[in-house]
Amino acid sequence: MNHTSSPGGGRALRLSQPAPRSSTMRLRAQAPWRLGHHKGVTYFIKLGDVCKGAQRYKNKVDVRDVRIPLWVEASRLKVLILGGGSVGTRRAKYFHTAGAKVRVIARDVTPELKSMGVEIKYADLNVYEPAEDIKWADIVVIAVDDQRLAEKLFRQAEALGKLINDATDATRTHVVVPYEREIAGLRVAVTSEGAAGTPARLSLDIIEGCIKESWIPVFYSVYRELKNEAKTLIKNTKTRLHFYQKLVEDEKFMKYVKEKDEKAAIKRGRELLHSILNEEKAA
Ligand SMILES: C[C@@]1(CC(=O)O)C2=NC(=C\c3[nH]c(c(CCC(=O)O)c3CC(=O)O)Cc3[nH]c(c(CC(=O)O)c3CCC(=O)O)/C=C3\N/C(=C\2)[C@@H](CCC(=O)O)[C@]3(C)CC(=O)O)/[C@H]1CCC(=O)O
Ligand SMILES: NC(=O)c1ccc[n+]([C@@H]2O[C@H](COP(=O)([O-])OP(=O)(O)OC[C@H]3O[C@@H](n4cnc5c(N)ncnc54)[C@H](O)[C@@H]3O)[C@@H](O)[C@H]2O)c1
Repeated sequence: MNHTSSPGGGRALRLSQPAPRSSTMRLRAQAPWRLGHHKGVTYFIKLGDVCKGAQRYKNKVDVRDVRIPLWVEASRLKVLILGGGSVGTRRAKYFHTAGAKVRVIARDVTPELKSMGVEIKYADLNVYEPAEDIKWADIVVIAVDDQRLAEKLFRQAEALGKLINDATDATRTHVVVPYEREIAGLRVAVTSEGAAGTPARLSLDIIEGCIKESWIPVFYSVYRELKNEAKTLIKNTKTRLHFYQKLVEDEKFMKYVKEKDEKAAIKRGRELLHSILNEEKAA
């Protein structure tokens, strides 16, 4: 195994350097939705499709691929947090705000955690037996400031088959909470899996600048509009998929998108939509 990362605090630190200019971008018409790595940073959206430079890392495979990004509805989760200090408090806030059921076990908790409205059990984990609490949970967060205790809790939760977010040891953690941000309608999450957290966090500024200056926001807006129209007008799912494929393969359409000419792109998209509808009628 390798390195770790910690959960998406999402502090909005600004870089002093300006966002990359569009001249530094390579515009390509491939689906950007892939997992990628660039110099030790894992991207949930493949930056290589938008920015020059990340390109050569395109096919690199890494042992960190054993951890995969998933978008999970937090309200389905029961989260047990062991430790209620600064890390325990951040995790409690993160999961509780997203609608998860949160239970904390700690000797002491911060005033912020106390006032959050989550379940708290005050106990010494060197004495109290947390097996039943661990069984209750989907995810166990280890956030105690005692290495030996953390190790013991990790082994116990792992033996009970739980997913563990171990804030004390990034190399063994099962679940990483990434740095995350919404950019032009896209949710972007980045992690170094513990190797270099601050570069991972600051990279979001670069990614944001890159996406915002590119044609992705126009593509997003036009595509969303055309997708809505296709859903109303084309009843057959396969035909709709054919339409989406046609859009991205259409040179004229993609040229308008890349020129950020939203009106012309929509018009061209509708032409393609109607040609498919006519083909469907004729068949
Ligand atoms: C986002 C944030 C969320 C949060 O924690 O809530 C986060 N760390 C934050 C703060 C923070 N982290 C650390 C300090 C102490 C001071 C310092 O060292 O600077 C502080 C400051 C503080 O506590 O105030 C040190 C540290 N971090 C980890 C270890 C264990 C290890 O490395 O083994 C150690 C001990 C290292 C050692 O002992 O040397 C591990 C993780 N930390 C991650 C995220 C994940 C990887 C992210 C990535 O790499 O992409 C991962 C894997 C946890 C996971 O998610 O599984 C939060 C945002 C802060 C911000 O905005 O910058
Ligand atoms: N992942 C990260 O981002 C990150 C950041 C900072 C620190 N860390 C790691 O996480 C650990 C916790 O950091 P912190 O800043 O939250 O520490 P902290 O001192 O603020 O909190 C520690 C918590 O553990 C509880 N605890 C300790 N021993 C206990 C016991 N025997 N029984 C019950 N509860 C007990 C304390 O009551 C307290 O609530 C650190 O030791 C460090 O290894 C991780």
